[in-house]
Amino acid sequence: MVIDCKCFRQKYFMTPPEMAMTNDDAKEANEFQKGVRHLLENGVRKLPSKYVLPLSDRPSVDKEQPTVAKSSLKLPIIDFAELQGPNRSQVLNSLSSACEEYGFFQVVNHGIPIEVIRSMIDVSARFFNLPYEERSKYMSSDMAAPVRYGTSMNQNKDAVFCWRDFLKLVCHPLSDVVSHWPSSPMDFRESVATYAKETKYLFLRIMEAILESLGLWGATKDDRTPENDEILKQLGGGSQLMVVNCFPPCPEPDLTLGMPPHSDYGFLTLLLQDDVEGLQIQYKGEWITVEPMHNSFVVNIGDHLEIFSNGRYKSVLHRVFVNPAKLRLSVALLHSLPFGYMVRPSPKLIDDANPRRYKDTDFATFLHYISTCEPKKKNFLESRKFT
Ligand SMILES: O=C(O)CCC(=O)C(=O)O
Ligand SMILES: [Fe+2]
Repeated sequence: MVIDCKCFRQKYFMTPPEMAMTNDDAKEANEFQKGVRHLLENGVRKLPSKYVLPLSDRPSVDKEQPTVAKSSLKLPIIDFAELQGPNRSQVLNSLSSACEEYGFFQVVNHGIPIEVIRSMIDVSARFFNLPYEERSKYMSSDMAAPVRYGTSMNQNKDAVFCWRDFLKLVCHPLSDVVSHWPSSPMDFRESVATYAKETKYLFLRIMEAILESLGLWGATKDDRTPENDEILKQLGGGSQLMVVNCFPPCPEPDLTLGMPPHSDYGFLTLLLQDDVEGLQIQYKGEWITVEPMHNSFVVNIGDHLEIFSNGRYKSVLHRVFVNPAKLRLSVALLHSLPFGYMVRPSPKLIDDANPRRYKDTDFATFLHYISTCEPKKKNFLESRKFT
């Protein structure tokens, strides 16, 4: 659709624009569906009303240094190489405290070659630099599509949009899905598939450590119950969804967010962020910025692991703020059990002192909920709790 940019801008890009949208405007409003990069490519220089959050939901910023969040945090660091060595039990203690207190930690010495990581970021940047016509080939409203390009969180439902474009790629089973992924840039499929395989391996090793820290799994065969062997096996063949996030520079970052507060649905998310800050986690009732750390992964507990651990490990709310100058890229890999599997607290973590806190949760219902509702913070997880 060709739009009259000047007219479009006049209607939607006043600051702060309080204008209500009329039916006549609906056609032009479809432009928002094309994403944030598209708006910028069409010369938009002010924040459209569609992206302006109510006052109470805006990122609070330090008045002295606008757009820089107040407090920042170095997450607990888990040295993956050390986890494999003689100090494993000490690292497991740190891991357990991090999962209980923050629901987040940072993994260093992870063993994934730096070239694999660089290629992932580089090929993502080149994908988002492709002309809109090329990117938009992958737009789809089918939540189960192996590839989906889109914007905001749920562009069919969100009343206020967030300042984010994304590419979602189903990564399991790799051999079935790769041929559906973008064929441009030319090296896209190869770089992403290598990255997905390496990350899956790391995820499984971290999951073993997490199960061990919960007293459910051990270094020798004798310490492993068939139930937990089975969980690891299922996670090995389970879902892996890649979300490549692109947060372009934003003309008025104090009025909007790149991603609103949410928790991730799976067991663990392995997040790669470039060197631009943006991630904030909720800690003791405040939003704290996670400082990017070179060559590391941010790992967070998802809703399914909170349920599986019967509430011992926390799936914590996080959000993304944007900035006026720099484009930010992040790659989140969400891992869980196979679709159709029931998620429930491990029986070993239920006793008189720790009664069962969550109902059985069917994965399909879970995904249906997140695909049909506006992000409502942790309501779904709350609804799975026994009161
Ligand atoms: O970009 C980030 O730092 C966070 C991304 C995220 O939370 C997600 O994709 O679920
Ligand atoms: Fe997330």
